Amino acid sequence: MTLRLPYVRPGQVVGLLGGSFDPPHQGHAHISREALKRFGLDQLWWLVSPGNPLKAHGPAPMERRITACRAMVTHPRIHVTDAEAQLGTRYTAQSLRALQVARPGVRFVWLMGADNLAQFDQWQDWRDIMERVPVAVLARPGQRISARMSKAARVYGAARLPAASSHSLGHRGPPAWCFVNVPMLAVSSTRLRAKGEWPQSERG
Ligand SMILES: Nc1ncnc2c1ncn2[C@@H]1O[C@H](COP(=O)(O)OP(=O)(O)OP(=O)(O)O)[C@@H](O)[C@H]1O
Ligand SMILES: O=C(O)c1ccc[n+]([C@@H]2O[C@H](COP(=O)([O-])O)[C@@H](O)[C@H]2O)c1
Repeated sequence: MTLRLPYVRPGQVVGLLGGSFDPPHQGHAHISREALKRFGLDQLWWLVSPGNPLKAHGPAPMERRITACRAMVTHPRIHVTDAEAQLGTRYTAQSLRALQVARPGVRFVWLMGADNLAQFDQWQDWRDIMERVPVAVLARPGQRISARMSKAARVYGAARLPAASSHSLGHRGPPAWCFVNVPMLAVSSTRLRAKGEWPQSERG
């Protein structure tokens, strides 16, 4: 199967920010810029999810979210991809396996906000994710403590890198993860939907 993916050379470090992006917002743009700086990434891809397996309601149609993401991303090293729709995957562990097969030699790093680390042990094959790629966690308002106390943080406590070493994360062998305290933006898709800034009628 030929995947349409952003161009990347073997050896480069690519951060994957998986998300519903329903809608995309300044918080996504902000953590992406911070992640590029803090984790020494060559590129960062917004991996737009066909639908978070843990969320009860499906998001807006893929095309609409992809278009909104592309309109928001202006950084030359940040790219938007529908790879999971092409692959027919929505579980992160499966997507990572497929991307590693499709782009051998590329160093993928999984990125997420602290809210996702807090419930990471509910994800399918979450230990496989930790053993497969380095994981970068970015602070999110109200979530720092729950993330630090989470099962994933406890189980993989010995694999945690100090924030001062965050630049080397992409070159570490997994398991390796790092939590960075970036300046926080209290914006969320939930809040934007509630304010009517992303009309619900077109949701999937
Ligand atoms: N303001 C933010 N600060 C830190 N991380 C964030 C922020 N907004 C989103 N993220 C992270 O970006 C990724 C994609 O987020 P997502 O598309 O679910 O947006 P969201 O605002 O969390 O949406 P929702 O409110 O619908 O759950 C997740 O890993 C999430 O933790
Ligand atoms: O693989 C899983 O079991 C899993 C469970 C929950 C969330 N995820 C992924 O986590 C990313 C963030 O999801 P969201 O809805 O918080 O933006 C997105 O890529 C989801 O597919 C993945």
